[in-house]
Amino acid sequence: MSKHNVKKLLYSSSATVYGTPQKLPLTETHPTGIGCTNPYGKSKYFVEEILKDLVTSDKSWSVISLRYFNPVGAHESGLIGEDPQGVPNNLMPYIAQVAVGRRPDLKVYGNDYDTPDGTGVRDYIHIQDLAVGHLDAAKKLLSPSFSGFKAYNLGTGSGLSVLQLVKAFEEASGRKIPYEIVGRREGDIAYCYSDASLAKQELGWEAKKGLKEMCE
Ligand SMILES: O=c1ccn([C@@H]2O[C@H](COP(=O)(O)OP(=O)(O)O[C@H]3O[C@H](CO)[C@H](O)[C@H](O)[C@H]3O)[C@@H](O)[C@H]2O)c(=O)[nH]1
Repeated sequence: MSKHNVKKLLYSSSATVYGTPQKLPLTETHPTGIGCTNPYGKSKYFVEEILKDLVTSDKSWSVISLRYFNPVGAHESGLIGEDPQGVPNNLMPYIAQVAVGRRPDLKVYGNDYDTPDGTGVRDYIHIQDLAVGHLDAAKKLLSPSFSGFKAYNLGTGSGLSVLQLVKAFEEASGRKIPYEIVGRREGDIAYCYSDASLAKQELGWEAKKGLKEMCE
């Protein structure tokens, strides 16, 4: 980067930097790094801290960190999407593999959370909305007035439970998604959803695609 005089960075961060939420919805001012429930979230947090130090120590650098909530969905062409090899870790690709018959059923990790139906609630965001968020953030980063470090949430601002997502996928695909309730997965939290108003105010960005498009 230094060879090519690159001093502006758009960083792919994650909502997991917020750890276990102290207050919902999660705003960018929520503490980060406290109670990060898994190594992935910690590594995202550590890199954000390094980048903050970098822009403080060298004013020629500027950084925007995009804190993704739960990216899902595919491009409508069907050419860009998510089809992980092996057993998927994340909910949406697992549901998709059950829908096409590659796996017999979904294991729902716990229905005893303090949420409306007891299953985990997340803020799912369509990958195309996420992509547009990067373009809007890049415009901001390249504007002469921008300096320093700034973080933005990229989410829809609303939460959906595992069972709500299963139902939406069944409706969109016309396929039954058999599931079994099993124990909680270590490191999971009950709720995680964004306040995405800062990105709207400062980047002019907001998520446009709904649940149906996320499942199609
Ligand atoms: O087979 C599964 C997979 C997930 N879940 C549940 O579905 C919800 C969402 O789980 P995901 O794994 O899809 O998403 P997470 O919120 O756990 O993961 C997020 O945090 C991860 C870090 O741990 C990565 O950043 C990941 O990309 C991001 O989506 C959780 O309540 C989880 O318990 C199931 O019930 N069964």
